[in-house]
Amino acid sequence: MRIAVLGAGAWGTAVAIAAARGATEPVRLWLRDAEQARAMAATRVNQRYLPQVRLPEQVEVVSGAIADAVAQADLVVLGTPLAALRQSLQMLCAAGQPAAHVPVVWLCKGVEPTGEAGAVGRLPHEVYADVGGPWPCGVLSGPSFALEVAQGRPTALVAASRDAQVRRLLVQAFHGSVLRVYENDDVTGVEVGGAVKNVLALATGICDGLELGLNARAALITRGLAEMTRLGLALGGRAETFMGLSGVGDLVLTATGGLSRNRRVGLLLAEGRSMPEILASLGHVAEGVHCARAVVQRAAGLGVHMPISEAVVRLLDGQVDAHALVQGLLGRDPTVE
Ligand SMILES: NC(=O)c1ccc[n+]([C@@H]2O[C@H](COP(=O)([O-])OP(=O)(O)OC[C@H]3O[C@@H](n4cnc5c(N)ncnc54)[C@H](O)[C@@H]3O)[C@@H](O)[C@H]2O)c1
Ligand SMILES: O=P(O)(O)OC[C@H](O)CO
Repeated sequence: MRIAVLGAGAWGTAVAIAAARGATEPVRLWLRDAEQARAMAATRVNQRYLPQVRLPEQVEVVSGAIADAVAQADLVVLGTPLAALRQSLQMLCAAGQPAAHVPVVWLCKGVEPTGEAGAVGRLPHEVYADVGGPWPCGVLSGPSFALEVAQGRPTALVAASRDAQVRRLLVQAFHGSVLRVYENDDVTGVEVGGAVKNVLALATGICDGLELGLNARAALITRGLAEMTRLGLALGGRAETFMGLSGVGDLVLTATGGLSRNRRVGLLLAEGRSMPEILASLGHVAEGVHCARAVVQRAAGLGVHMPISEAVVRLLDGQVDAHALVQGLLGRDPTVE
């Protein structure tokens, strides 16, 4: 199978490395920056985003015309953050490549702050529908830090698509001795899990940064899962998806794992650092920062209450500090579980 991964941040690079394990064809990794592509091809390392892991020989680093990068592919993987999803899809449409039968899947986790005609909080598959590409499509998600996947540490992912052939192709491409890929046809549920867990990881980072304790962290994760599920159900997702890899699985990983960028932002916010300072020090995307407001707005439009995410937005908007955020959550009226 010929796989083309577009975008070489930490995750695009790790996914290309994972695809290369046991591959019989080269895996193409496309970068928009020709200079960075030359350096990666020469040094066999993604110095900027994933310096710890060497690229296997099977990974072919390319830049230049996107049409050339995907022309021969049997599977196209969009490795960019959500902010670049719409533009990447539009570029493929304009290029008229890949062929209409070739699956296009994305890796990003989040919702669009403002999309077409001012629509707020579009999920990735809704962005895809807006753009109107001809390809069968899907999403690869689940609890997965790029570094561990690139290092070949055991990981379980979820391949979500309404098209069984897309799910099977993703399993064929990525399932192996260290990577398990589970199928799911609940694209909405999987995407809601991937987006909301980032917002909740900001909250958990704040909680841990303030040293509120392990009980508080467990409470946040559990009640966070409840609000993630409420939004997912309102959007048409299935309850069991939130008990799976892209729900509780990715929430636990991101909210507690030391490699999470979103959690790290929360820890630094608890120290009283400013957002520009935090983002400059991070060097990577933290999707929760970009999508928290849109998650809450979309939920509000559906009459879904998300108190933890709403508190995170108040903090990001500068309305409260970390201590006031916690007091606000603890001071809410008693309710049923
Ligand atoms: N890193 C992980 O462990 C991980 C795991 C699973 C999912 N994800 C998701 O994958 C997506 C990408 O994350 P990442 O870790 O690779 O990010 P990153 O910060 O490591 O890299 C971002 C990449 O996107 C490119 N980029 C940024 N803005 C762009 C734009 N407007 N147009 C084109 N390219 C643009 C950058 O040049 C860079 O190559 C995110 O949605 C993230 O939530 C990440
Ligand atoms: O580092 P984060 O917080 O963007 O999380 C990375 C992955 O999404 C974890 O599954």
